[in-house]
Amino acid sequence: MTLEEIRKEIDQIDEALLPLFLKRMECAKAVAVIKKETGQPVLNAEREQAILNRIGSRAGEFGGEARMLYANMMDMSRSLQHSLLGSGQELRAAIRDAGVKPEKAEKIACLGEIGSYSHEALLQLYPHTFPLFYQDFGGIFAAVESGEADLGLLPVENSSAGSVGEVYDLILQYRYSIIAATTLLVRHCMASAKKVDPRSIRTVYSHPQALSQCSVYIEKNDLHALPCSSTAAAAQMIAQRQEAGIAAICSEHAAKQYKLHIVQNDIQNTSNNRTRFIVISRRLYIPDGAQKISLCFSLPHKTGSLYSVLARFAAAGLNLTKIESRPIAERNFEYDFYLDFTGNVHEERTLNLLCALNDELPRFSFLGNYTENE
Ligand SMILES: C=C(O[C@@H]1C=C(C(=O)O)C=C[C@H]1O)C(=O)O
Repeated sequence: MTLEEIRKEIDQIDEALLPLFLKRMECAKAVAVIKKETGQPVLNAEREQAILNRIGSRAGEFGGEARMLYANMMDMSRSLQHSLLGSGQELRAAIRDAGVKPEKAEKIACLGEIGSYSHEALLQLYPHTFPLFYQDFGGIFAAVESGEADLGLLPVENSSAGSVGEVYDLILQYRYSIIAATTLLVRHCMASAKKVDPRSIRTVYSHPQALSQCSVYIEKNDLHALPCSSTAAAAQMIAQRQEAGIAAICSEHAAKQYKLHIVQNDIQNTSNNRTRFIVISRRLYIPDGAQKISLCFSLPHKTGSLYSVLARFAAAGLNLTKIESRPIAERNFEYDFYLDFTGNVHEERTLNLLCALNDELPRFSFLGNYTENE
């Protein structure tokens, strides 16, 4: 057969498959009607397993591929049934009743001290707020839990250092709502107590993360690098000591705050050094024009289980922007997954998908739908 002839045959097969697929989807609709009358759940895992085993064993060398194809069809069939049955009533109600923004956002918990990068991100989002500073991420969640803070701001990832694992663990533990996000361009400068030639600086102090983000400059200038609890703490210490030959690596904001002189600007290794921050709240708020959705769930230890969830995002035309997996402490190598994607929950297809996943996946939580300042 020539290439054209084979392709002609493929076209004929596709034509023949389509009405069967549509007929199968119609059957799924009819099943949904009966399930509604009899109060049965959409998912019948045993029946699906039996279908997959039968198909897999009949498909010979393409057993794996056939299972995949049928598993996909069953995912679509369940998605259809969930939307017909209006699954996830509780989640639908929570989304419908969510406010647009908190009535009270006066006290916001964040990391560090005045002049920290978290403080800068906070000012970017809430210029007229009162920051409450904490020395660790757990303290921020605890402050939101106790009501000491109205909201909490946390760094979640850096363009060069990657995700902040500890923050994702806390997000998964508390499952508070995410109501806003922002990205801060992190630019480090070298700042000293007096206006001096940069070559006179021999020792620099900063947070280890900042020191590593400036490693090229430090090595090139043969500087002695010493760690501090934060970039702002380093700036404060340099201001107090008023000594020659030492400097802090910190933000321009921190240098100004502690009245230091900037001896060298932009000393970070990459010019595109960005950190993403999120804002957490005990209550759900969904601002108008929200374009980012976050959720989490866990998955059974089964071949293709993550693939099957991701396929449903693809089928709904949704674009994933982040996926993170964290081990569940009390289980052996079982994982919680955290997902970010672009979308708005007031879009029917998106809401239907969330409600379907809410019904089907263990430990599922919708975390929020918010705007993200880039
Ligand atoms: C169609 C049904 O609903 C679901 C979808 C299935 C399918 O597409 O074959 C099988 C079992 C259920 O999880 C059903 O219960 O038969």
